[in-house]
This record gives sequence, C-alpha cells and structure tokens, in this order.
Amino acid sequence: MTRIAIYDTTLRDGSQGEGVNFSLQDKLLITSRLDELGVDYIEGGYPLSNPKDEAYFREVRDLDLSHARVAAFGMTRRRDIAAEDDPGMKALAGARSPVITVVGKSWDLHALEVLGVSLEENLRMIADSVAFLAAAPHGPEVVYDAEHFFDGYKRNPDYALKTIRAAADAGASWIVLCDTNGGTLPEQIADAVDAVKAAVSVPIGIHTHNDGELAVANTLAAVRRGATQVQGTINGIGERCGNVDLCSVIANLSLKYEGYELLLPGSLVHLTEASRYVYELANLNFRSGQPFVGASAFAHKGGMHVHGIRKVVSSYEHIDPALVGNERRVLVSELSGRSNIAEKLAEHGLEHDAALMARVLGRVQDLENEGYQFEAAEASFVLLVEKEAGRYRNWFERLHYHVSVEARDGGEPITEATVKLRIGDVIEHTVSEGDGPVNALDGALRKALEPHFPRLREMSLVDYKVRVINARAGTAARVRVVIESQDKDAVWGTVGVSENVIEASWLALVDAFDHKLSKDARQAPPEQEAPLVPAAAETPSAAR
Ligand SMILES: CC(=O)SCCNC(=O)CCNC(=O)[C@H](O)C(C)(C)COP(=O)(O)OP(=O)(O)OC[C@H]1O[C@@H](n2cnc3c(N)ncnc32)[C@H](O)[C@@H]1OP(=O)(O)O
Ligand SMILES: CC(=O)C(=O)O
Repeated sequence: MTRIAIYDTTLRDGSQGEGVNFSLQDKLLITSRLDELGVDYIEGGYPLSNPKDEAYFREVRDLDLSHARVAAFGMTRRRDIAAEDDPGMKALAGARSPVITVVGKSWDLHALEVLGVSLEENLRMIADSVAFLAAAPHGPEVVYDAEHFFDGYKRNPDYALKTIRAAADAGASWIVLCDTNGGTLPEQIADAVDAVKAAVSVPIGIHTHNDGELAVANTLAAVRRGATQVQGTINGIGERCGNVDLCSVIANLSLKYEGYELLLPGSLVHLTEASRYVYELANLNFRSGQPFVGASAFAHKGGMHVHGIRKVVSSYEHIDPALVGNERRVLVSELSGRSNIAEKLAEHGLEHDAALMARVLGRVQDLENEGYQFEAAEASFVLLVEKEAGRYRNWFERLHYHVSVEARDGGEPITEATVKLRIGDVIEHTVSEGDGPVNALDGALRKALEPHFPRLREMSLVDYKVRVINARAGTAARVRVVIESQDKDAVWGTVGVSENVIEASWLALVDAFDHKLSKDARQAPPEQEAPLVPAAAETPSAAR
C-alpha cells in the first residue's frame, strides 16, 4: 500500500476564496475536525500576514491533536536580505509549528519580472530560506511549495528543475509542485512529475487549482505518477475558482483505485459530515451538485432513473452513497414516473396502490405545470397524497384572513394580520402584528391554533423563499413561496403558488402547520388533538 499524505490548506488557501473569512475560533474548530478525520497535515495560516493567523499558531498548541501535524505557511526570504533578518522567516520560525511550508518561485518570468531578481538570486532565496527553517531549534519538517511549477517547466524546464533541486539540497522534506494558475492539462502534469522524479529524490506532492475544471484530474494524474502528498481544501474553496476539492480526491483515491492508503481507517464515512461542517463555519451555501458529498450527488429525479435504482441501485449510482456518509434521495416532480411516487410513499410509510399512484402522479404534473415545485416541499407532497387517498385529516378550516400594511408620516410600516378559523365547533378570531405580512399571518395563526394544539409551540419557521414564475406577466405573474419549518425532530418544506404573494405564503404556511399536526398524530395519536373538521377531499393541500 502507498500512503498518500493529505495536506489540507482550507485554513490558508481556502481563506483566499472570495467570501471566505474564518474567525480564530472557526480555525481551531476546523483544525480539530480535520484531525478527527485523519488528515495528515493542516496548514493553519500565514503567521506574517495578520494577527489572527499569528494567534492561531499560539492557540493551536493547546489543542490535543491525535494525528495531524500543523503547518505554518510563508514565502521565501525577501530579495537582498539574510534569511535570519527577514521578518517572514522570523514569523515562520516563531510559529513553532511542527511543519513549515515555504513557497518560492519556479517560473523564470516570476523571478525576473514579478520579484525583479536575477535567476541566481531567486535560487539563493529558495536555498537560504529552506536551510534557515530546517535548522530552526524546534526541528520542523520543511515543505517546499514550488509556485507555478508547471508554467515554469513549460517555459524553462532546466531552470524550473534547478529551483526544486535548490530546495531539496537545502533540506526540504517534500517538494510540492503547484499548478498555481490552474490551467495545466493532466498529461502535462504527468510528464512534468516524471521529470521531477528523475531530478530529485525527496518525496513529491501536488497542489492544483481548478481554473480549467481539471484540479481533480490533475491531482490524480500526479498521484498516478508517484506524488505521495496531496494539497487541497475541503469543498475546493480557494483563490479564484478554488483549489482541488479534497473530498473528491479522497473519495476517488479510496474507492476507484487500489493500493492507496489515506486518512485513518473508517474515516471515509465522515467525509460528507466534514464537508458540511466546513460550509457551516465558512458561512457558505452547500453546493448541492458537489460530487460525492453534495445533497444532489445521489438524488434521483428522472422517472427512468428511479425505476432503475428500485431494481438495481448501481444502475444509476457510481458508488454506494453510504461509503462517503451521504444518502440516496428520490425527488418528486413533473419528470417523475410511478416509481418515484412509489418510492416516496414507501419512504413515508404510506400505503398505496396503482390507482393512487397514478392519481398522485397526475396531480403532481398538473400542479408543477401551474408553478408548484415539490422537490423542496416534501411535506406538501405528503399532504397531497393523503388527500388523494382520502386519509387527510382536516385540523382547521380557514374562514377568513386579512392583512394590512400601514405607513404614516414617514414612520416604519406597521403590518397586522387577522385570521378567523373554525377548529371543531370553536371559531377563533385572532390578530397579530408582525415584521411583515408573513410574520403577522404566522403570529395570528399561532394565536388561533396553539390553545388547541400546544405542540405547535415546538415548531418554527426557518426559511422563506419567493420566486416569480412567469416573469413576463409583470405584476400579474404567479409567485411560488417555499417555506422551511422545523421542530426538535425534523425540518420540512412546504409550497404555495398564487398570483398573490400573501395567498401563496398562506398556502405554504397552512401546509407547514398541517404537516406538523399530521406527523405528530402519526407518531403518537393524540387523544386531545382529534381531527376537528371533516375532510374536504376535493381540495388538495396545494390548492386550498
Ligand atoms: C500562490 C499563493 O497562494 S502564495 C500565498 C498568497 N497569499 C497571500 O498573499 C495572503 C497573505 N499575504 C499577505 O498578508 C501580504 O501579501 C504579505 C504580508 C505576505 C506581504 O505584504 P506586503 O509586504 O505589503 O507586500 P505585497 O503583498 O504588496 O507584495 C508582495 C511582496 O512579496 C514579495 N514576494 C512575493 N513572493 C515572494 C517570494 N516567493 N519570495 C520572496 N518575496 C516574495 C514581492 O516581491 C512583494 O515585495 P516587493 O513589494 O518588495 O516587491
Ligand atoms: C502555494 C500555492 O498556494 C499555489 O502555488 O497555488
């Protein structure tokens, strides 16, 4: 088995991604999580760059890491100054991390025209820096990142190879070849790695960027030619189009090839969890189509696909999602066949027959044609099924609602909602103010319903999205409202569509309350909270 060392730079190169800014606390939390995952190296930051990164290297010493080695990152010494006098060198040595990674120039263009130094001085900068850091009293392992190695090798191969020999001769433990501009092709990577292996005997690493959408292919090409360290970031965050996504590299190397050993035994099933954790702390939205770990990576929508996986799961899946801690999902939409509906009904433990499936499918297709979308509104779909099956329990009936927004004398607008509901033989007439119409309606509904159904207090609205469906119709356009709600056990989505945004919101809100009441009743049939209004079978949830 060949051990591939995973070197994570989420906290350094990942932070160079647009919109990413980790706090010191975030960095320490991610460090611990990556250590649990079995990552071998964690590049924590650039100590010369800012006080937060400097503090990180002090505080990370207090973490009880079980496996990972922390790396401090910086550039070679500045031109015309001794390494021991260079502030960057001092900051790197002062970080006292077990690993120090130093980046230097491989491309003659960069030495001559960006740094403005002779080719010889650039070689001295590399050698002096590596030698100085390797001799630091705490005995760090020195990783040399050869910036722009592949572009440099293309333009002046002899010089590019000289730069890495300078680093190797000065005591670097690793030479990491960087595709800094992210434009190299896999076969060019493979050829260059062959040349490097012939030129130096230290272990080789690979660091790719995704500007040509080839970061994963390029990394795998380098590993196939003998690179044994992979640098990248969780979820591929990083400068410009990002770094290579370690989630994809780890999964491909573990599952598609034989003979590589990565992370710790049993780590792979935590990959999806680690990916979502980093998104959460980076305050970024999940990329649902992200291979292996994305929410859509194993989501089946087309009817023919669902038909296939119900017979043989591998017919439309390249791996078992559980291997990387992800899950299979079946979506319901106008592209569904009976198989999607059957799968969904089985998932929710709902009994069904062929006639019901056909009715539900027809209803979904009609409603999606009107602008509904059930993919993110599974709770509305389940209510629709219950209505079609004649099993729907009508918990309350709307008699009337009214929403008003009033702004006077330049003051803040005041929003008020009134609702009148029939709950059994009781009429509730309530009023609530709110930050806006949906908030006011939510408040008034709760005032009316909570005395009858106290468990509704457990539920809250967590997200509200509005989308104009036929924008060309101007103000008469239909809008789709999708609401996400949660209680202590679950998160669920509901949908409403109307030409009126308040009515669309009302429909989605009512489905959200209905779903909470129905699901609680299924789990523990209430004695107090009996269905109070006779079922109105002809009014599917999506059209009430
Ligand atoms: C490929 C990569 O991702 S490398 C990492 C890139 N990451 C970052 O740049 C983020 C952190 N950077 C920083 O905090 C700052 O840029 C610092 C602290 C490093 C430097 O800040 P400043 O001193 O203000 O310089 P500035 O950023 O404008 O320019 C970079 C300087 O480093 C020099 N430099 C760049 N690369 C190297 C190198 N490999 N070796 C030595 N000097 C270098 C440049 O010549 C320039 O110095 P000059 O103005 O004297 O010519
Ligand atoms: C070192 C680095 O981040 C790069 O060359 O892309």
